[in-house]
Amino acid sequence: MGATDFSFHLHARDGAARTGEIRMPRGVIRTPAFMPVGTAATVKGMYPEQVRALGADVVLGNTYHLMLRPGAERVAKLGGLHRFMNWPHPILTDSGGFQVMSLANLRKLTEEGVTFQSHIDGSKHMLSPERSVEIQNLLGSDIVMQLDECVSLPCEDKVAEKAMRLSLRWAERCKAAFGDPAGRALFGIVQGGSVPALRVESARELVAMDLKGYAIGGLAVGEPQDVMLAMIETVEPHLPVEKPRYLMGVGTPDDIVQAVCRGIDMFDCVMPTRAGRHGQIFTRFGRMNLKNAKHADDPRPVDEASSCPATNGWSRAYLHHLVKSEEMLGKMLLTWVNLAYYQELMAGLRAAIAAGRLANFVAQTRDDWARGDS
Ligand SMILES: Nc1nc2c(CCNCC3CCCCC3)c3[nH]c(NCCc4ccccc4)nc3cc2c(=O)[nH]1
Repeated sequence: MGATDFSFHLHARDGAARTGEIRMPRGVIRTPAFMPVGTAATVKGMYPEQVRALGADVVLGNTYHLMLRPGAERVAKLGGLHRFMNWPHPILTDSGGFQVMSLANLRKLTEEGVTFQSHIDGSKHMLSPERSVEIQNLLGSDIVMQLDECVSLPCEDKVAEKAMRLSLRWAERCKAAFGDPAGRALFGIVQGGSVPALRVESARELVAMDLKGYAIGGLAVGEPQDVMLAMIETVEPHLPVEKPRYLMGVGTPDDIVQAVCRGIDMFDCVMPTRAGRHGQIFTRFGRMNLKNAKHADDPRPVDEASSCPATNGWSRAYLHHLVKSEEMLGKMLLTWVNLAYYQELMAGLRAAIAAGRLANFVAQTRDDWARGDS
């Protein structure tokens, strides 16, 4: 194990919550971490150095989108995804399976993998565990996700079981194809729907494969928050303490706070970037819809206590005007506001866990959200 190989260091715990850091050759990931989504090799509307300045240590890339356009081999020929998008810090890439099932046309799933037609130009493609790992290697990803099958909820137990077992076989094939390259990590993905016994079996089988980290997948797919939290509580005791846990696709600030309290270390979600483009912002006082006419004459900034220029530097009236006018600056500034708040929330969680005062941080934060912005 070289010094800058992949390593995870726990600094403090508070109940089931943990704070620490993942050390990789391209940088350190402070946990709990929120990972902004960079679907098509860009965090939409943001410069890389802006994303970095907010405190993001890692961003997400996407196998599905990049294999279709501009193509994984082309990105590799151009020096890899870090050079391509000018993000020299760690990148985590999803395996593409989830996006195929939610975006592609004419999908056919077999033991071998999934074949589909591009939602962009209808061209035919195939993703197998081996091809997904190859694409992520070509992109130069630091944290590689196994190819898996994620079922939406609610679903019948036998459907969840079939997908969970296929995902386990695919995890083995990803592990074989990935090898053990220095400084890079392969994460497994726990599946099993909302069936505790399936979730436990999936976790135990993946842990036996001795992977570098474990994601909990198959959640935030339509189930209520209490079901999502119950599944985290079911799985968490079966995951090794000394390896990172990543809850895929989550979520709202409240989802993240609740999941951190249950032992999750890493998150990704399109929410802050997508909502920002639609005029929805997240702040210390809760959510605001800047399309709402009540902001039209409000000279106050979103939050003058924030260090983010977009949050403290323009009036709500101006942001409302930009949103109503569908100006591109509106999408940019509100994305900035949201990513700043998400990183501020993660920094607050890390500090609270380190100080052993997570319970009152959570209580205070939820009070602030509930009180809203008088
Ligand atoms: N492999 C895999 N990925 C999953 C993802 C994608 C995570 N984000 C990747 C990221 C890569 C770059 C492009 C964007 C996606 C999920 N996202 C959600 N919920 C989202 C729920 C949601 C939240 C807000 C808005 C829309 C949907 N559940 C997920 C479960 C899984 C899963 O089991 N396996």
